[in-house]
Amino acid sequence: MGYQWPVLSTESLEGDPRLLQRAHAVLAWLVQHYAHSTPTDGSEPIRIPKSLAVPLVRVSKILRMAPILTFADTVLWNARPRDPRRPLSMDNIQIEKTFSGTEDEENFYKASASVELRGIEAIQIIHRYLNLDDPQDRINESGLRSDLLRLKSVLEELTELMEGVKKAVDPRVFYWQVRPWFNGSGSGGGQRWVYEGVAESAVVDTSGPSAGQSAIMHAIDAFLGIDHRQLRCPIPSVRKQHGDSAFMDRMRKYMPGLHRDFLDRIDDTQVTIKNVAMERNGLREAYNGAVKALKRLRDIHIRVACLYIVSMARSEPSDGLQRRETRGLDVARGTGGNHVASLLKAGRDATQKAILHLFVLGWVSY
Ligand code: HEM
Repeated sequence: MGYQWPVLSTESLEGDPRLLQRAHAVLAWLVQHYAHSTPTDGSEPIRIPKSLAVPLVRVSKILRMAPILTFADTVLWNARPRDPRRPLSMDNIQIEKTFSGTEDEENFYKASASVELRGIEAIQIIHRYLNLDDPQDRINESGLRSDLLRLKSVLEELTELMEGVKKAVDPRVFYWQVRPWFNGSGSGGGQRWVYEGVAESAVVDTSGPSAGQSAIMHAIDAFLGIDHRQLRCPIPSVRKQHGDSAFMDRMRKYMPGLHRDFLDRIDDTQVTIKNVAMERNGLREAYNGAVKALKRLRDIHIRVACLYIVSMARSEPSDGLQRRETRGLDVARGTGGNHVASLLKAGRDATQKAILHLFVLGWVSY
């Protein structure tokens, strides 16, 4: 056996969340590079050396997140101020690491970072709601109405930011040079990875990074009462059902534990904004406006995903672009291993269903 790098202790990092996040990002990027650069004939799993696997699993346990490259590593902890003396804003942001060295990959992360930055206002709105003593108290009605209207405009701006990706990222570069790096262990039937020195049970969540792991959209969904677990109606054919209902739940395991705690807090709300909107004429329209804006965002996102993945899966790399090996990946799946179009349509339909309609006995959503 050749030289093995030592397994370093993470003890000195363990009291400092920033150092733990940094360790997760550095180790997860290294693991991803290692797995995608190791020569293989595809017959055996890829063995991730102990020196990377053991500390990554350890810091992931403390951060309560999956021990693999996640949205946090590629976007949240990969975007930093160009000038640290000024606050973080889109004019003052730089991306630290890319796989491909292309501007398209940087811009892809920046597009998500811009949604995160703009999405802060949505989190503030939700936070205000969670801190109300009694959301049903009439005294809160005008504040809730104006927050729902603000949420609608935030969602409209997020939709524009999402569309902006088309100007900044070439679909061919994304599909052929960037995306193959995102595949995790066994993504879409691809090759499995074995983490040396780690019990198999500690490494179960190993899909690649996806913006589905961003807490912003999950928080907005939870706040508005979008139920992704409901079955689609009419029920799609068995072939199209893959990954529909459990996807959003699964993606939560890839978030830092503190983000998940915030989502759990929203889920645990006794009286939801939807309950209040059902009872108050003055709020219903504002609530429906926010839900419709979220549905429109998902419509646009489906178009973007189809342009960058579904149509590109049928294309060949051109203009001298080098095709990166996809290591067995089923090309029309998302990095989470999902059938892209049906998964995203299920999310859009679940959003649509939250819209409140007048029923003989009161207001309902279907
Ligand atoms: C080139 C641009 C983009 C492509 C190709 C793309 C593709 C995808 C795909 C394939 C999925 C399915 C989940 C998976 O397995 O990964 C997904 C989910 C998701 N993406 Fe994107 N995406 C893009 C940009 C964005 C941006 C800028 C955001 C903003 C944060 C975003 C937010 C989401 C969310 C929240 C989900 C979870 C499903 C949902 O909430 O409807 N995406 N995306």
